[in-house]
Amino acid sequence: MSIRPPKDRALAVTHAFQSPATHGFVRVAAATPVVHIADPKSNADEHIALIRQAADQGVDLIVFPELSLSAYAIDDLHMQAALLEAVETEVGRIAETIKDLKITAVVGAPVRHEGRLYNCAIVIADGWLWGVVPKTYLPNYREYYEKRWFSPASPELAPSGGVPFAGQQAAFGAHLIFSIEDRPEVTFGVEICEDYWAPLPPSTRQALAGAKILLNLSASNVVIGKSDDRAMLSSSQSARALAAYVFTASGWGESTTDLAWDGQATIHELGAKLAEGERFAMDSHLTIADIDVDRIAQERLRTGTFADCARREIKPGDYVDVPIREQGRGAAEGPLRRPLDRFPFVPDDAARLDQDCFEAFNIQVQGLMRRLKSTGSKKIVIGVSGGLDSTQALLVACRAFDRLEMPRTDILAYTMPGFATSEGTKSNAWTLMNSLGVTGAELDIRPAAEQMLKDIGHPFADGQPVHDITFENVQAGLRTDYLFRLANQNNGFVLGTGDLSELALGWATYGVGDHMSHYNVNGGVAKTLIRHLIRWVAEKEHDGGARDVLHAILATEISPELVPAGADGKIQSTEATVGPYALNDFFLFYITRFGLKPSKVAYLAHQAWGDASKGDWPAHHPEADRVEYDLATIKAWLRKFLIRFFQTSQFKRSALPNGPKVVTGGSLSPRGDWRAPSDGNARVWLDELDANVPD
Ligand SMILES: Nc1ncnc2c1ncn2[C@@H]1O[C@H](COP(=O)(O)OP(=O)(O)OC[C@H]2O[C@@H]([n+]3cccc(C(=O)O)c3)[C@H](O)[C@@H]2O)[C@@H](O)[C@H]1O
Ligand SMILES: Nc1ncnc2c1ncn2[C@@H]1O[C@H](COP(=O)(O)OP(=O)(O)OP(=O)(O)O)[C@@H](O)[C@H]1O
Ligand SMILES: NC(=O)CC[C@H](N)C(=O)O
Repeated sequence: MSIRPPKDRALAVTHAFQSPATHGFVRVAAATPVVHIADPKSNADEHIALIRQAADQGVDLIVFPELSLSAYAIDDLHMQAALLEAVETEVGRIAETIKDLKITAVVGAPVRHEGRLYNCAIVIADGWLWGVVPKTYLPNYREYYEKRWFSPASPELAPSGGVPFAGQQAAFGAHLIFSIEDRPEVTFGVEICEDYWAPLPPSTRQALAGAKILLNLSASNVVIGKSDDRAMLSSSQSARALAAYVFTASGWGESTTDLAWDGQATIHELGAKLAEGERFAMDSHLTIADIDVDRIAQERLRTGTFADCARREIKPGDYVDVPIREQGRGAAEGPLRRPLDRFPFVPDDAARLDQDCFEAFNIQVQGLMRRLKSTGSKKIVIGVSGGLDSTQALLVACRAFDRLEMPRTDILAYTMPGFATSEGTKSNAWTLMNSLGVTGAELDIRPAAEQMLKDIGHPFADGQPVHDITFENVQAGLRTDYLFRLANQNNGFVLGTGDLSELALGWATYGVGDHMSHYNVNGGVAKTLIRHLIRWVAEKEHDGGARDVLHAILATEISPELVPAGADGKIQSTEATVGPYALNDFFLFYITRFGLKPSKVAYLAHQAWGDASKGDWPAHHPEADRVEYDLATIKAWLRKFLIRFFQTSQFKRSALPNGPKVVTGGSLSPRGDWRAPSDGNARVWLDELDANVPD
């Protein structure tokens, strides 16, 4: 049911690639106006000024604090007819003044209706009052006395026919779900302060009824520690309701007769904080962020529990949809206004990164310990190349053996030089094995590889410099062959090393190759995180020679070392072939974790990586690696990623060794997070990329 007749014309509005709205973002502002006590005219002036400022910045939806037009802490003045009439007049003036701005404003006001007074939020856009939402839970304990003046929202679900206010008839009730007609994906619900301190906030049911953005108009006096409580409630409500939560509390100017006010303003989305305003400020100001309603929709879609809960809790007719009729929304271009990590698997915040590394390492170690216990194996076998992945797997093995009080000498580590192994990596491998106290050995695979190449009639056996895939895979395959037979011979099992990013790209030799092992501790860890993990373990657990060689390994270019260096001396570079891992991990995260479209992933990657001088970098990220990528480069690598991920490599993931899921971004195990056909194609993703990302 709709309170107003729907428009009878096509609604589709298209925006430019660089417009956040194109990619499902909506710009929201939490307003913190200077408060004038029981002075609606001055308060309306503050509102109009902030609404204009917000509209200038492309804001689509702005929300003010509780009773923002009258002030909150005015006690019995709420009952004064002159004040109530002035509020009504000023709401009308605001509606008229902002009617040509492409913005929806939600203001706080006392509203008389059917002989009662309600503490309300009023939704204003396009010259109309689209809805008046009364507060459900009126605090009447300790410092609060709201029941002395106000009535609560009616517990009946269906709202009344509407409320006459400021010369209009507006929808009335706590069961209104608003949407922006030109952008129907933008839906919001409104609650007022104490509502979200209740065990069952009205916004929970509003979310289940379809609201993706939940607004809270608040007048929450400040005492020590309360800002943390409010932020916790906002964050948890946005996480539990799979929504965005916009909170703004009154600040400077409210009466300090008995209380004080800090003007806290926060915007959360799916549990994460997008923005917070300055507290205890003395000026009127805005806290702005772009909310990703598209991501919220995706998250609700894939978390079936949300729809199951909605089906149990919401009956047809419980809520009324109010489409706000307004055109030309969300045309703002320019940078996205929300935090965006360059490295979705590596937090910028040093403390968070430390915690992530602690957890990742312990997950890997615990996985291996359990497998050692259950198999009764006393030994493991691992190929150590001097590269990142085998180093991390070896560090995990050492920690697991230490915790199980098994001797590290029962870790049988083999370095196996081939045709392209450099002195540098081989010497790093030896230094690593020695300094960690494992049993090291060297096994030259070249004679066996030459024999195999000869047996299959490969031109390399005749001295020709043919370094094709067969040449590469003969070496990778023989290494694996040796490791598996050594495991049999020593009553142990082969520890796998391939990481999540390689699995995404299919960057491993299938079956008889590094793709296979008896247990793989790295399959759940992205390459960009492995770098930080090695650094973290180096600092926490090692010193002297081990720490030095770990830093030397971190400084080595990533290479499979299967093809000898060319005449120019350049080694086989993995990233030159598959693309920078920084970008590939970015693509992987947004495509698998949220199922986003390639054009949106390209847009986000460009926002994150387009300018090296903007935004944060993770702690310890080398200056020399602080690079940037233009849109054309991002598009080209994304195209390759899509082909590799959706078309050519799933068969490798459909047959994976066991190993623990580590990152929230997901794992690629066919028994866990990611199931897909091994004979699919990438057409739909490539078409979407080509159609929607400019060259
Ligand atoms: N959907 C599908 N279902 C079943 N089989 C399928 C298939 N698609 C291809 N195949 C078959 O699979 C074979 C191709 O796969 P595969 O044998 O693995 O070979 P392939 O993927 O072509 O080559 C392995 C790649 O991984 C790189 N590598 C290897 C080792 C270590 C590292 C590293 O740095 O980490 C990198 C190496 O440089 C090379 O580019 C072909 O025989 C093909 O016919
Ligand atoms: N020279 C080598 N000696 C022993 N094992 C090797 C050698 N080269 C490769 N391997 C084994 O094959 C695996 C895959 O090789 P790859 O080069 O991808 O891994 P890496 O060198 O450990 O790490 P990265 O891919 O990050 O450089 C290695 O982790 C290792 O177990
Ligand atoms: N205005 C209100 O509803 C205030 C009550 C709320 N519990 C708070 O302290 O923030």
